[in-house]
Amino acid sequence: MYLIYLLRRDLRISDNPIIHALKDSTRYTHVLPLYVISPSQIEVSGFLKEGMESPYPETRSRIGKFWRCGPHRTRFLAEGLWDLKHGLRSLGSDLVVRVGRMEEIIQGLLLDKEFSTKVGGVWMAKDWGYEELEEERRVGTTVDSLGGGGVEWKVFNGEETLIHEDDLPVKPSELPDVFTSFRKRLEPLRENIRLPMPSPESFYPLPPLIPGQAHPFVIPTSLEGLHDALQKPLKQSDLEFPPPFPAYTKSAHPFTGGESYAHTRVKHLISSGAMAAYKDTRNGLVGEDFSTKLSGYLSHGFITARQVNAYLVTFEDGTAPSSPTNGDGYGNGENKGTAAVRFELLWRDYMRLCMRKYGHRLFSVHGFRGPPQNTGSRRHHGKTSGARWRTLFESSTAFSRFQNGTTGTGLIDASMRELALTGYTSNRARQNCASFLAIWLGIDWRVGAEWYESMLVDYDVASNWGNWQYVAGVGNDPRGGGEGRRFNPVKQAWDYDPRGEYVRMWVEEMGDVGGGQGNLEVLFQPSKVDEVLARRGSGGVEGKTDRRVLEGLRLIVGSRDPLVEVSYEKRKMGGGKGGKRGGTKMRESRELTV
Ligand SMILES: Cc1cc2nc3c(=O)[nH]c(=O)nc-3n(C[C@H](O)[C@H](O)[C@H](O)COP(=O)(O)OP(=O)(O)OC[C@H]3O[C@@H](n4cnc5c(N)ncnc54)[C@H](O)[C@@H]3O)c2cc1C
Repeated sequence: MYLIYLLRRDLRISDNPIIHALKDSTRYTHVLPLYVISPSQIEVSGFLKEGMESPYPETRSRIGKFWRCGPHRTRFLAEGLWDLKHGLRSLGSDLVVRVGRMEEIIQGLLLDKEFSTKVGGVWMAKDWGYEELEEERRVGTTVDSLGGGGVEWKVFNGEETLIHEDDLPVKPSELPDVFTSFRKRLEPLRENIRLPMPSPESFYPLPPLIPGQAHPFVIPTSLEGLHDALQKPLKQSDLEFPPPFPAYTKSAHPFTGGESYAHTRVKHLISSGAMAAYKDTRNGLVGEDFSTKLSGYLSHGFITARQVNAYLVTFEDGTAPSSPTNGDGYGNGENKGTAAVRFELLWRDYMRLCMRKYGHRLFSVHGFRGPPQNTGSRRHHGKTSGARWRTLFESSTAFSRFQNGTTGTGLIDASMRELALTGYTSNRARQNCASFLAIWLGIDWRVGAEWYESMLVDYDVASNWGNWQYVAGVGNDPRGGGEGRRFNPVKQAWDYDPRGEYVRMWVEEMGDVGGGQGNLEVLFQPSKVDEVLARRGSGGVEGKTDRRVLEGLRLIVGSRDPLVEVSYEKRKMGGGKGGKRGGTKMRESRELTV
């Protein structure tokens, strides 16, 4: 008897609850691991046979009409599917890929005369996203109506959270609205995390005859073919002015998708000492190792949070199969780096639980907090009365400049270009960009969330929309409401990019701007160029070169016409280093020009 296993965001062999459950099953002789590329989330017109038209509308977002799954994530996904194919082949199986809505694919299989008589079950893992629950419901209905009671329809707990559902201190519906209250009930966190499931040594063979892909689509037979089919429609870019990839700039996320690469990445983080140093480096902006870069692997289910935790435990206990190259902290128990990684993974769980608690309110402009109450206040955002965001229609120029990275605020432009060019940008940069769009520009935060959904390699429905809500002041943030999180992007640049390296890397036209206080002021806010030049006078030989570079910047749109003027005064106070330590003094003002 055959089992159809529908894979979703559980694209791995190890620590996989369905593969694990099959170990003890006597019901099935063959298993069909099936991944469906669904036109609800991924554009599929690149799979059409020559000259055919797609029966589906283009897969675009609701408000901004962006491609829902952009070029970076499709690449990472294609690589991951191929890696899984190899993994399954090594166990005597394979991965079969189909294009169409999941229920249509199941319908096709259950209506196939020969194949359907042998199908005894359809299994899949739970995914708590609103659309994913709808998809599950439709597949379930199809199985029930066509399977005639003889087909076992099972939905498994995906087991991809750090904390097992049965170990949660509260039911998801009673989740506290403050993360800290939730976290405290799970301490000591290290003790509350289960071990991953053992990896299988063998697996079931594929059914001998599998019905092919339905007309009008064709499934490529190589990774390159799959990649090309996914990328083809996306060549029509959503960006008005796609930024160039600056020469000499390296992506902070050059990683390949897939289960085996996920494990290689974690082993590298442990062995190099990056995991142990994480707490001190996690707010970085440049390079591969300042943070784990595991988000893409986790969001596709190439690895689970519990597997990451198991690696941390072997490091802490000194029981890793090979000792780390950088052995700092090895065998010395939990350290602040490994504890901080667990802490962030718990945030991930929390975002998922918020999604379960609030359902489709994840996508509501009013967020989890609900529509504004009439408090008499005229404040603009969040929970207060008269709340109104500028729509995309009202702010299309400003939004386009945000998207293209030409706002005239260095940190924001660097991050938005990095995102468009690589599919990744750091948590620090994401917070600043979300705050810039939602709080400084007052634009409907959902358009920003949709753009991130399109571009991010690590897009995760709960983490993306939940974090956007949080920063916009409509989510589960005790400091939210009204103003949300107003980050000063110039102060943040001084604090987290103190030599201007990050801005120079991604904003190519500023790549030659030198160091020194005045130059940094211009890097972080190009509209300062005249003020800095006037202050400086003609200067010596070095000054002249500098001056020419700065004068050239007068032409760029960000310096002529910044979207926001942030006034920020940096002055020395008793040798402090800056920012939080009291070495800088900050004044902000807000002025919208678009
Ligand atoms: C506006 C905005 C949008 C975001 N969208 C996403 C998204 O679509 N997908 C996504 O995985 N993360 C998202 N995040 C959270 C966070 O920015 C990324 O998880 C992190 O930057 C990924 O890099 P990393 O793997 O190196 O993280 P690390 O700093 O190494 O953290 C380790 C892991 O913890 C989890 N994590 C860390 N921070 C958060 C957080 N704030 N919320 C939830 N989980 C977290 C991630 O799984 C991450 O891989 C978003 C944050 C903001 C502010």
